[in-house]
Amino acid sequence: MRIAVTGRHGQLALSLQERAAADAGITLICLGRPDLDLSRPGTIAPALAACQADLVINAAAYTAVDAAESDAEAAFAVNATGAGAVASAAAGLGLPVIQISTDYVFDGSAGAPYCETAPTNPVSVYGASKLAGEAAVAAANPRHLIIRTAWVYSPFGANFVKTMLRLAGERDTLRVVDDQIGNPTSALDLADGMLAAARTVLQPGFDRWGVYNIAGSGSTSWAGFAAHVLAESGRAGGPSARVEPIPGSDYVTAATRPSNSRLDCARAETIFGYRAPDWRQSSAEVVRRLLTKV
Ligand SMILES: NC(=O)C1=CN([C@@H]2O[C@H](COP(=O)(O)OP(=O)(O)OC[C@H]3O[C@@H](n4cnc5c(N)ncnc54)[C@H](OP(=O)(O)O)[C@@H]3O)[C@@H](O)[C@H]2O)C=CC1
Ligand SMILES: Cc1cn([C@H]2C[C@H](O)[C@@H](COP(=O)(O)OP(=O)(O)O[C@H]3O[C@@H](C)C(=O)[C@@H](O)[C@H]3O)O2)c(=O)[nH]c1=O
Ligand SMILES: [Mg+2]
Repeated sequence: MRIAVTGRHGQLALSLQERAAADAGITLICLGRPDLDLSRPGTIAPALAACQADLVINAAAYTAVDAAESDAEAAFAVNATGAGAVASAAAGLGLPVIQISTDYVFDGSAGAPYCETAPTNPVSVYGASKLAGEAAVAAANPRHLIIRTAWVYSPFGANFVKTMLRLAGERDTLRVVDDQIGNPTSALDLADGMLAAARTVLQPGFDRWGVYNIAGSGSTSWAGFAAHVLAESGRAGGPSARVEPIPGSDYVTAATRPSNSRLDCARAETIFGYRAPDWRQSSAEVVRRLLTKV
């Protein structure tokens, strides 16, 4: 199976590379700027055509949630127009596409985990740009999966786990929001789920295209996530700090985050046979990897 992946140095792209390197049946071709630039749609089809791939994964995105509030044009260029252009180029090559989307397409007012058919209503520019991307991908290529995930962390790139470890090295107490809940997701687990999805869609006769959720099992708040990460770090001899739970109203950010963005992942489990491990286990593994790196 040959998979073309947009993005070379992102958390998901690097996690897919790690997993693919351990699987002789998978060859990944990762494409990035300047050869493939989602904000320059003309670069996309030629770069993908050169890959001779069986499937395309769009792992590139504008992910700076707060910056997007004052940079909507750039966020939409990459996450909406760019994503649609990737899906369209894949369709032109006769290939299915897997687009990654986010829990931030929801407003967070639901009292239960969101399933794939729940009404969307983004409360941030980033969320709106990703929702527009979902629509653009669906319109451009009927053979699409839109995989929504959430709260992604990994040994790679920038993420909440690395931020907490860094801050714990600088302060005794970290004030962290406790009234936003979700599913922390290891990008390595997400990569496993996506490769399971890729194998499934390439089977002859597959026709269950559409939206799926794949996120870590179990849920917590950002404060609960931080407390677990720092406890694991302390146990392993790394930096630790006390976590003071605070309401979101005490932590001012440019973008509004949903108060509940838990995802119900049953559909992916049924169709792709993949269920992510519990977030506590996967985040402990990533913490240990991060500590042995330095
Ligand atoms: N991070 C999270 O918590 C979550 C992420 N998601 C989604 O998951 C997907 C993967 O996210 P993640 O790996 O964390 O993101 P990262 O921010 O780690 O990586 C984003 C990647 O996109 C690339 N990129 C950005 N702009 C362009 C562009 N104009 N042209 C080509 N490449 C570009 C970057 O390239 P370079 O390395 O060269 O800068 C980078 O490789 C995204 O679709 C994101 O929206 C969904 C839910 C949660
Ligand atoms: C650094 C820090 C953050 N926070 C809060 C702010 C916010 O409510 C929450 C998470 O902050 P971050 O900025 O790390 O996370 P954020 O960028 O909102 O993460 C999101 O990224 C995009 C790409 C997604 O798609 C989402 O699923 C989600 O993972 O933690 C604190 O309370 N204390 C702190 O010291
Ligand atoms: Mg391989």
